[in-house]
Amino acid sequence: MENTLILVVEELSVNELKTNKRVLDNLTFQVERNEFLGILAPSGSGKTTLLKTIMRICPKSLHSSGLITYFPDTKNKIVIQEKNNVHSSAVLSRELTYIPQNASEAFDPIEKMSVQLKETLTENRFSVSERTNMIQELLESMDLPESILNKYPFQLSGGTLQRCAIGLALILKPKVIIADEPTSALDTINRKRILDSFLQLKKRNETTLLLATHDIAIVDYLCDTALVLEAGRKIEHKKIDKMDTDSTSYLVKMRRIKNKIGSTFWRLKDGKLVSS
Ligand SMILES: Nc1ncnc2c1ncn2[C@@H]1O[C@H](COP(=O)(O)OP(=O)(O)OP(=O)(O)O)[C@@H](O)[C@H]1O
Repeated sequence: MENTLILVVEELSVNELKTNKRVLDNLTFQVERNEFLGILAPSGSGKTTLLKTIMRICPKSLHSSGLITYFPDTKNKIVIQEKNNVHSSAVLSRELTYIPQNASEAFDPIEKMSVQLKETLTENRFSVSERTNMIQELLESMDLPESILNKYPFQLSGGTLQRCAIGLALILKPKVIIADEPTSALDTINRKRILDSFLQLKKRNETTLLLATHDIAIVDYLCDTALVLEAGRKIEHKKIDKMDTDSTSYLVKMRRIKNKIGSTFWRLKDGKLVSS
């Protein structure tokens, strides 16, 4: 039988070291090869912490426990966390690409964009001619002018940097893209461009995507499955079905709020989902 699992997370908990506040609470879920998973949660519910933990870039002020395994059923299996131990692995860096919520985190402030893009492509072992073509492809696909290459990150807007980070992730064609609210800094046109680029990627069926957002519309547009979190706990994990009428489903309730008042922000109040 073909191996289809790409990531297994078991009993993952994360606590703030100082206060012992629980940020992620005993999360267990799996992601299949080429699955697009939307991680839906209100602000402050642990989306970024979850993505950073599975990228092994969890801040030192947090302590994680549980099991995180990539490619579990293959000879390339990589256990990045076992109980309380975090393992490092250079191999994994080439398989995963992280798009942070704040794109300035993705770039070195004191290097010009051209240098940084080339460096990343060199680290990923692309030849000189491949690098030139890939940078051209990045600019075209994100509709960015060539002049950005001569600029430092601080000279570019948040939206432009976000498009650079996403464009770079897309041309690297990693096995897994982990994206934290990738379109939140973008205007409507660029948001649509990015979502459509992800859709193109999905059609090629070569990439797995974990995408954190609070917007059910983005998840409905792109994803196969949704994992809903509230205060670090899993409250729903199911396949996307826009025709679903199950009134107990949080996804159904989110769609209703979105259709009624257009709000993408939500929270739980007395166990009920309300807009915020
Ligand atoms: N570096 C850190 N040090 C200590 N606690 C942290 C740190 N980062 C996050 N936390 C804790 O984790 C909680 C969840 O934060 P996180 O950024 O993961 O949520 P989020 O769902 O991504 O929020 P948002 O949608 O606003 O980005 C915070 O309220 C905070 O208590």
